Amino acid sequence: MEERTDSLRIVVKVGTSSLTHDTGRLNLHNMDRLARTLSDLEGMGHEVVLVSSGAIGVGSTKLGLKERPRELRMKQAAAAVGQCAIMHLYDKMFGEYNRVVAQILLTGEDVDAPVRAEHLRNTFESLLELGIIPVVNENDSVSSAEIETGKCKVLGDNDTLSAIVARLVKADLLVLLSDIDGLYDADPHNNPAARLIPRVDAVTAQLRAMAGGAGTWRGTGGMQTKLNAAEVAMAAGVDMVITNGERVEDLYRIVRGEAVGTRFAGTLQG
Ligand SMILES: Nc1ncnc2c1ncn2[C@@H]1O[C@H](COP(=O)(O)OP(=O)(O)O)[C@@H](O)[C@H]1O
Ligand SMILES: N[C@@H](CCC(=O)OP(=O)(O)O)C(=O)O
Repeated sequence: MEERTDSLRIVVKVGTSSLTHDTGRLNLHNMDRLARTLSDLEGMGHEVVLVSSGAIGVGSTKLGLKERPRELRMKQAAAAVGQCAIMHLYDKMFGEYNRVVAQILLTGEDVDAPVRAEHLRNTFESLLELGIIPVVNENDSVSSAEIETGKCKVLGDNDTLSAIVARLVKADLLVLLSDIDGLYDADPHNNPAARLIPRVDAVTAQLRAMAGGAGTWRGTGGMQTKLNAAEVAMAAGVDMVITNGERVEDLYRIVRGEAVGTRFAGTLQG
């Protein structure tokens, strides 16, 4: 495999399960390692966009709710509280590494409407030009179809959102940090003999049959939404890698083109 040394534009998506403990409280260790690694990659000359979930989960915990709310308006209230808490921490943590972050909250319409999408693209370009790390999430407090049903035409989950962002900014690479090492031929939580699939060249019906839903109460889409993301990314010529958020330092190896997790081949490889 050819080693890459040039500067890449990278979109990294981190899920709620990597940002929080099983208790629902923030996983400060993971967040700090993420901030440190992404800051370092930016220092190496790469451009970095972070797509971060966690607003509803973190907000629910901060509000003292016993479980993730079921009612839409409560989810939206929790997201408003959680988003603020998460950004506060990112601002502090990235600040420790001398980096500036910016918040971008999106709904389906924002990327669907050409004029809004153009504004959005310009904003991303300006932020990246300034060396700022944009932190993106769904605008959960104003969108509804997205959180409620996951059936929105454009968005619906942060896996797909991250692929749409990667396509919008013409990224070289999209990395999904999950609570698992990659795509297996069956859900390892139900099948201990499941084997990791290191490389995917096309999302087929056979592959879809291997992908199940979320593994924990904190995750939402599972592998199904990651395959949706892969389809969007691959069609746009963007390589996508699924890897474990517990080993965020693997990002260094991934940008060098090394085999880590599951790589969905876009443009980086022949
Ligand atoms: N074929 C599969 N390979 C790997 N994981 C799978 C598969 N099918 C379902 N899963 C589940 O997907 C989960 C990861 O997705 P999710 O729960 O949404 O977490 P995250 O938001 O951290 O990515 C895994 O913990 C696993 O239980
Ligand atoms: N936008 C929502 C999360 C949506 C989502 O896809 O969550 P996850 O499966 O944890 O990546 C939030 O911030 O809570």
